[in-house]
Amino acid sequence: MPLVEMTDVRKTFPAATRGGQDVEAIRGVDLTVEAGEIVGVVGYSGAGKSTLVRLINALETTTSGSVRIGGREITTLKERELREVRLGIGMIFQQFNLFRSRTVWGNIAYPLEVAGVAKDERNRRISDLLHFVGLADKAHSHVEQLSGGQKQRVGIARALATNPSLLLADESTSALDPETTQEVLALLRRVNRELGITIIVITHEMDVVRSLAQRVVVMEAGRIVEEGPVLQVLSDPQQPVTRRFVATIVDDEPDPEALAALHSRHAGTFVKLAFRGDDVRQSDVFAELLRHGVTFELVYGGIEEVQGETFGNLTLALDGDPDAVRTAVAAVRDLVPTTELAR
Ligand SMILES: Nc1ncnc2c1ncn2[C@@H]1O[C@H](COP(=O)(O)OP(=O)(O)OP(=O)(O)O)[C@@H](O)[C@H]1O
Repeated sequence: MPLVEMTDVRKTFPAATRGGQDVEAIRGVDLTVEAGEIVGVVGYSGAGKSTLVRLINALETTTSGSVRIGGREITTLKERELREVRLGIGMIFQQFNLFRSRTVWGNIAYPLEVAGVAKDERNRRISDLLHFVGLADKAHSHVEQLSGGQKQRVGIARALATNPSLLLADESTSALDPETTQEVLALLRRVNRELGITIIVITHEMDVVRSLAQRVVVMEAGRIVEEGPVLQVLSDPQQPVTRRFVATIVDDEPDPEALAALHSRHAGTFVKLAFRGDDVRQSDVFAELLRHGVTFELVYGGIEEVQGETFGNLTLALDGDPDAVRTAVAAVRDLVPTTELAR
């Protein structure tokens, strides 16, 4: 049974002014999230991402459609029953939303107090959580004394306090610098791996999706326009909006201006090689070129890791006898997707 199952969900906000237009924030979304997954939801501002998560934890009511959490339809529940459902869902925010008047300990204690957890049990739980997020030495610090990354770790500990099975992260790293972002993402990976918690991460940063999610859902104007395993969507994005997101993290090929500049510095044929996964080793590809007496320079692109697999595009300037280059390119084409870049 999926942990989250949304079927033809719509959410319309009434117009702010009389005679104004209603806002169709969500226009018929079907989304299934299996237990244990990390799903990234990307989209530009206004795509409906925040509304989507607020429908999952019932902070907003649906206009129509079905939302099931752990098999339970939540759109028809009473407020008291909804509180129960929400206990199973943790949430973290871009601006952390911590209580400034409380210490780190006090912030994590809050949801446990609300849930009526007895003091001994509460103290044990807080202490475990502080160790898990690496803030045991900050228990009695005030929130203002913490760095952004530390604040988000408190946010994560607080979200985990009631042992949720689902964590919703809404732009949880957007206020952090790149290094701190990586720390928080590493912690979220541990939350998923070690605690088995399902994570839905809302973001406008494709890089967050690349390094955290297994599956990505792309939203535009209130709809899901594309979804699939991260490696697949990065390799072969179908929609223009997805291509724009992918282009922010994957160097595809030099744009015409850069290509012209490169051609003025390098003679010979330019080819773009697409490395996808670990089936083909770069060294085998390069060996093939050398075997034909073709030398090369790497002029553009890069390789990174997605889901533990090699991923990236490399543009090479090939140099050698034209016949040899032609044969070598044909041989390389058998190993990896290869595109010749015209002058
Ligand atoms: N409470 C509300 N009342 C009226 N309109 C709303 C409300 N909440 C969201 N909207 C509108 O719904 C649309 C989707 O907003 P939403 O915040 O879900 O998008 P988003 O993708 O999360 O964007 P952002 O990253 O900017 O938050 C927008 O047009 C927004 O103005």
